[in-house]
Amino acid sequence: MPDLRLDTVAIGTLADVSMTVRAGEVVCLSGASGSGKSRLLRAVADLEPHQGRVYLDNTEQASVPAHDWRRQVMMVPADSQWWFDEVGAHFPKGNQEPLPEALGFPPEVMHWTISRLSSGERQRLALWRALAGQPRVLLLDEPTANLDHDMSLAVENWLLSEIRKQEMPVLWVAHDQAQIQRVADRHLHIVDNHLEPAHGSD
Ligand SMILES: Nc1ncnc2c1ncn2[C@@H]1O[C@H](COP(=O)(O)OP(=O)(O)OP(=O)(O)O)[C@@H](O)[C@H]1O
Repeated sequence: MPDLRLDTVAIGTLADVSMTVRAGEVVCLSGASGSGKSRLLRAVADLEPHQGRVYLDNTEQASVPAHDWRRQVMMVPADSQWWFDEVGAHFPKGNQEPLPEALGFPPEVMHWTISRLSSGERQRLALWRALAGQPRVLLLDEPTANLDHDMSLAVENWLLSEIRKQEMPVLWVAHDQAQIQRVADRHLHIVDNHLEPAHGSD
């Protein structure tokens, strides 16, 4: 059961970020637009140079090749990237996992072209692709931003059940207070250049 630990991480204007996210725990991050939420996730995923240290259990990020680290510490950005023409080509070969019902796709979605996908379809498939890679940590950047209310609830529930089942530590960037209340075990808010426990959070 891995723990994710940040030790005095600093990136951009954000300084001194230290925390432990336990296995199966969801820590929500909020803050004004441009306050550095996405960059912090990128630092934890080793996608941007930063100060301080990040550990997965006792393994330090700096001691692992970046591509190995990113496979284990999986960031799902708000705007997902796709490289091939078809959806299925982005999934691990021989992927046996059934398509989660909560995502609302027919089985033939694997043959759909990327160009036809709506932004909400892209977002849901990016989440499914991330989980299909069996990461040990999830970093979610506004994972339901392009979804309507009912689909957001369905995707949240599916994510939470996977997070509990796989016991992944999770950093989840969110703006919607109602969503934060539903999913967060802890809620941290960016104030000036620091992360602080949000008012009303336990
Ligand atoms: N590589 C970079 N070099 C310098 N500044 C950057 C870099 N990437 C992002 N920034 C700046 O850092 C700030 C924080 O960006 P970030 O994307 O983390 O914001 P955010 O809190 O996620 O905002 P939003 O809620 O709008 O998505 C922004 O002012 C952005 O322009």
